[in-house]
Amino acid sequence: MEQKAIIMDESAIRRAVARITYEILERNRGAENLCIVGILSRGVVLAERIARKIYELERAEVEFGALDITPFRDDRIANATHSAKSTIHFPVQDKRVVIVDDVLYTGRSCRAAIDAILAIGRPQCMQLAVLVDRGHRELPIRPDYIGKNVPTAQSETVRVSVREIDGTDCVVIYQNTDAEMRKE
Ligand SMILES: O=P(O)(O)OC[C@H]1O[C@H](OP(=O)(O)OP(=O)(O)O)[C@H](O)[C@@H]1O
Ligand SMILES: O=c1cc[nH]c(=O)[nH]1
Repeated sequence: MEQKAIIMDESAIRRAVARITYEILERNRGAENLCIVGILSRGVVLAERIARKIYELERAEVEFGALDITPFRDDRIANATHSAKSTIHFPVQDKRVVIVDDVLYTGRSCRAAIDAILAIGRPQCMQLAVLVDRGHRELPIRPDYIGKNVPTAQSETVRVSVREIDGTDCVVIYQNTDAEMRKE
C-alpha cells in the first residue's frame, strides 16, 4: 500500500471527537440513559474518548463497553470456538446505545454490531458514530455522527491510528496495489 494523504492529524481528531460528543449530548438531551459501545479495536478507544468528554462536559459517568463483532460477521464462516471479547458489563435493555467505530465503509461491521447488541438486550434506540465515513455502503446504514466525510475510491484504504494502540493519532489514505486488489 502506498500512502496518498494524511487526512486528519491529532488536533483534527480531537476536534472531531469533541464535536461528535456535543452532538450526542444535544440529540439525546444530555447523558441520561446513554451508553457508549465501541467496536474493537479502534472504535473502543474513540468510544472511551467520547465517554471521557461527556464526563468533562456534564460530570456524568456514562456506561461504556467494548464490542467484539467477530461471531456476528457475515463474511467469515461463524467460528463456534471464537470466544467474544466483548466487555459490556451493564444491561443495554431500554438504553440509548451509541455504537462507535473508526471507519464506516460497506456497513457490514455496523450491521454485525447491531446484531451483537440485540443478542444481549433490546435498547430503546441505537445510534452510530464514526470518525470517518468513506462511502461505498452495501447495506442501508447511515451514521448519526460523522467526524469527517471522505470520498474515496474502492481501490483505496483508510487507516485510523490512535495513540493508545498505534502510538500516534492520524487518519491516512493509502492506494492499494494491483496485487492487493486481486487478493480482496
Ligand atoms: O463498514 P465496513 O466495510 O464493515 O468497514 C469498516 C470496518 O473495517 C475496519 O475493521 P476491520 O475489519 O478492517 O478490522 P480492524 O478494526 O481490526 O482493523 C474498521 O475498523 C471498521 O470496523
Ligand atoms: O478502507 C477501509 C475499509 C475498511 N475498513 C477500514 O478500516 N478501512
